[in-house]
Amino acid sequence: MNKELRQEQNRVDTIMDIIADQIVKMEGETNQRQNEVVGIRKNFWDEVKVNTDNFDDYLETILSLRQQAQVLSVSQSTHKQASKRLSALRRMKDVPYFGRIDFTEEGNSELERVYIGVSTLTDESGDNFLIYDWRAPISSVYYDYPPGPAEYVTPGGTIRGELDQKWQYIIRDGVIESMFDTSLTIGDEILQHVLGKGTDKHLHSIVASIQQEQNQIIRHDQGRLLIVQGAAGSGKTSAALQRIAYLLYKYREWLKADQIILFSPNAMFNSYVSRVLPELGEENMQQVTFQEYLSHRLSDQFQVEDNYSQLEYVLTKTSDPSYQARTSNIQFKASTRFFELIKAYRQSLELSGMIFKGIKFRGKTLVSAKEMKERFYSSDTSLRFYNRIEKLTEWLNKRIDETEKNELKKPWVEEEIELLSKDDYQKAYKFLQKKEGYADNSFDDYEKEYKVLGKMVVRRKLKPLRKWVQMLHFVDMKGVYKQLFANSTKIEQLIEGDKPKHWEDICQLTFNMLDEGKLYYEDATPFLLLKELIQGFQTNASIKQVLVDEAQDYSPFQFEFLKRLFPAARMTVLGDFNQAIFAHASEMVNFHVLKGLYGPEETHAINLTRSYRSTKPIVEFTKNLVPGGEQITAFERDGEVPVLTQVLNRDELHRQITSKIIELKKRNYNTIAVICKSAAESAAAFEALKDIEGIKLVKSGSVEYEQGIVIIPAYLAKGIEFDAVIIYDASKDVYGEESLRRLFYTACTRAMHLLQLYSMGEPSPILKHSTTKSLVLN
Ligand SMILES: Nc1ncnc2c1ncn2[C@@H]1O[C@H](COP(=O)(O)OP(=O)(O)OP(=O)(O)O)[C@@H](O)[C@H]1O
Repeated sequence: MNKELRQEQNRVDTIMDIIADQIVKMEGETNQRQNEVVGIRKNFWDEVKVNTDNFDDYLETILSLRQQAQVLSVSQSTHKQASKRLSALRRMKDVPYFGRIDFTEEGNSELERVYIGVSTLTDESGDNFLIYDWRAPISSVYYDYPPGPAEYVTPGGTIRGELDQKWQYIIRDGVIESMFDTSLTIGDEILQHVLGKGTDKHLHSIVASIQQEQNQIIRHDQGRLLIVQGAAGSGKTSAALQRIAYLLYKYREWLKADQIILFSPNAMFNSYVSRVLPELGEENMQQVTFQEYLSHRLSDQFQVEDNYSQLEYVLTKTSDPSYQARTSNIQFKASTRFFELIKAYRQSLELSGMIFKGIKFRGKTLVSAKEMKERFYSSDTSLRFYNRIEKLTEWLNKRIDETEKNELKKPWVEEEIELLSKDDYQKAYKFLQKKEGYADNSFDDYEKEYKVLGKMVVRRKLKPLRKWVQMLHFVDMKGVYKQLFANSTKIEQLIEGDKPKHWEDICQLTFNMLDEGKLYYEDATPFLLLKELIQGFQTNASIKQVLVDEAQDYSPFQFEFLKRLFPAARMTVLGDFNQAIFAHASEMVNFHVLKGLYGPEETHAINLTRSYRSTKPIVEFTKNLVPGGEQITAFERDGEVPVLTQVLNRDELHRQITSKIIELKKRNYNTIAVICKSAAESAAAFEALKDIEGIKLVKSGSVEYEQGIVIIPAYLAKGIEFDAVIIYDASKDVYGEESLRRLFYTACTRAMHLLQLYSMGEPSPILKHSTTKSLVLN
């Protein structure tokens, strides 16, 4: 061991002792805090004086309850902080730090050695930093600069200085396994080490080897919208998650994990990324899929098609007579043109065209749809649309009030009173007893009792109706949306230019679905937007940060929607157009469309071109598959050149795949994916290969990211990665269409270490430009 390494090991030993000491102290403190919380909970009611005899006593009770709840909440939060610190210390016990910068601040002659780890460690006094959190302002120098002049921004201003050296450590269980001067590029050795390993089930944090361009994403802090376009495997998802951890650290006083929401492609992906933040000592943010949101908002009215069913249709039903109309429908309804159409349509409704549902009570019309329409269109047109709906609601409520009075005298009320329960009579009796002038023995009292019971009966009967009105169900949303497609000329009144292709068929398709109580996926967001434009927007102002991963799968329409839904949030959008696999993708050939969302001043864009996931030979092969792929560079990691094996028939295909999987298992590949074009192809492949031990079929409803051997449709493999990927059938018959290029690219880029393609018969023309150097034919 050389002198330098010995000195550094001595320091690690000292740090390990300090961490061990602090762990003991913190365990004591956590226990003590926990006992406090348990004690407060146990004696909660002893400390509260409950007395509700009169108003003053009642008030006192409420106050003492509040006070006690506050004591409990303070104690709980102190306990939470102590346990958070304890787990941070425990994590540091394994790896106390991973980096060091030697930095001399301007105007200060002394060089400081700054050690960087996943969390901060100070000495006993709390004044001297032994380890800096990777998110601390000074740590940014580690990720951003080579030796030479460097600076970092603190809340108090910019600090300038000279970076002398940059070091990287691999420490395991308190022992330095290796340390290297990493002055020029961070992490090549660490990257080799991390990326060369086999995957386990989940994505991991990358703090020790964040690259400069990724650091820009993580620490970006200007404007409302950050757009990240990045090649497959360039670390978009990783950077997004580290960014969340960074924001939670920087704004820890006021930003909590539940104020951050990540839109992810599917539930399985949620499980795949669920480890990263806890590894960094932070709580997971909220995670949803756009589909889940749509279902949440629309499932009481419609059966909403999911995005994967839509895609499966596009991929497999090419011979369906409505296929052309359907794909045209998908593209148009996701376009900004349709967005403008919906807005123009809503505007036109200010003058005419609204459709209402009449209100009935006990079989009789209370207010007819026609009356509502007249009332609505007689309201002040200078009012906002939503306020006009509100005025109509008020008027309907008044009509229900009148009905309540009128119905009281009707014979049905008497009949219903007879059917009331003993409890109801008791309630009425108690209510009257509290009232003055009730003696319980005169005819007059009987009258009063009858009135109270009558009111009870009528109110109960009208309650659902009041709720119905309050929920604005009297607006016939389905009818209003349907009207847009009622005749092919409606669209001509609303937008300029040519009608979209197959417009008549699109109208028919939409009409039929709505009649069946169903909604195509492409109709769901437009329908919801129209609904909100009419009934007022449901917004969520508590969310401060929205991150959208796999953003190329969203239409401009959906982004508009997200912007309105989260008015107080900043947005980070991450995607790769080469992986845009949905049929509506052509609208956003790049993210330029998004620049208009918040305006250019509020928008910043970062481009990632270096790919880390796959070995260099795999990247050299995949980059040839897509236009502009020459910009993609590979991280220097060796591996086997991808192989294409042509087979004659399906039996041979299955035999070859089976023996390949057996071979890969022997070579200790943990995760092996047989990637198919669609769910239909996956199901057929599974049927043929199901005898392979441990093989599983991944379907669109799967929520757990499976380890081992899986058969999976390409669109579900999005965002995740496998040690080895087998492309089930890369033939012309399966990937013959140019439109499947991106899906094919997505499938191939899931491979970390090995990529094997099979083709039953002639290979896909997508492979035409692959050189013999990038693809071995076998
Ligand atoms: N700086 C880094 N250090 C270590 N590993 C990294 C780094 N950047 C990326 N990786 C690894 O590269 C792989 C790909 O990263 P990630 O999934 O975040 O990329 P992506 O751009 O979201 O990919 P895709 O668009 O293909 O889904 C992951 O295994 C990740 O851990």
